[in-house]
Amino acid sequence: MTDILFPPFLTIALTGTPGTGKTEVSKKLEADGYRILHITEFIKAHNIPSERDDERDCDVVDMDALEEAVFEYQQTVRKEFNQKFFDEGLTLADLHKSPETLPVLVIESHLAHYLCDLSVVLRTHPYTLKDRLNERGYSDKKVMENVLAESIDVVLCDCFDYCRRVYEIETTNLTIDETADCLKELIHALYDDELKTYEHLMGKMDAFSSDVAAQQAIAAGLPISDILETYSFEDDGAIVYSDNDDIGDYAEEKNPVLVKYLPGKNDWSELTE
Ligand SMILES: Nc1ncnc2c1ncn2[C@@H]1O[C@H](COP(=O)(O)OP(=O)(O)OP(=O)(O)O)[C@@H](O)[C@H]1O
Repeated sequence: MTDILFPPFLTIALTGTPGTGKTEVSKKLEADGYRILHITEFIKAHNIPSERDDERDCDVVDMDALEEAVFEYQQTVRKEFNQKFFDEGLTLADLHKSPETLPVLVIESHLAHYLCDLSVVLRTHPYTLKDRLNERGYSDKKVMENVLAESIDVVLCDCFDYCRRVYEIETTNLTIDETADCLKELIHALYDDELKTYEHLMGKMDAFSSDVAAQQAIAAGLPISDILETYSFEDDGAIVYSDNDDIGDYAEEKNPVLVKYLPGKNDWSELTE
């Protein structure tokens, strides 16, 4: 089995300040058959090293070890899905039929956004959050620390630092069931988006497989998704237009034939002299 035969697999972080409902909401989704990874349980089950921070009354986990273990887990889940896709003869049209046929893993934790590049942040009004955390029996200090973090968007800001795409669900006036429904809708929409990009890339790959200019550009390190137009010239090389501003230097280093800037477009290719 090679990856190319299979649909893209999407990993989504479900994150938020403690008390915003990540655990409860993800359990609803899990009961419906969605693939969920609960990081707190995962850390225990895999003996990921952590140190106690008594002052902040919490455990601080070794993020490098966690990242590595989660990556391996993701690969396993992905392979299991691919096997199912293959064994059951599924097609792209089947993916939304049930949570089991949707190639999505949701990672649930206030650390999840450090592990994925797509995150959904659950938000709760600080007053409501304060009540919930008090009910949990947290110390006043711990309650205030979390309420303050929610008030000044600590998790959201972190998500913008670590993730390519960030979504928020405002849950203050929603029940857990309503939040779960909202999250499901978002997951399916995000997957549709992923699939469209994938189909677009597959189309491009087909078109580029016999395109000498595109092959040169890809060999020089330009991602397929960044290629806009290509022109080949029989003996004289190729012109490749890209909207990627950053790739020029790298490409020039690898293949000097391919780089020249034209006003209005990044033409990082040119005829051989
Ligand atoms: N939308 C909601 N409406 C009412 N109660 C909620 C809602 N979301 C969560 N709760 C309640 O708030 C408490 C905290 O929820 P939960 O444990 O799911 O939060 P969490 O974000 O997973 O916290 P942690 O990060 O500490 O695990 C629970 O008692 C839960 O029942």
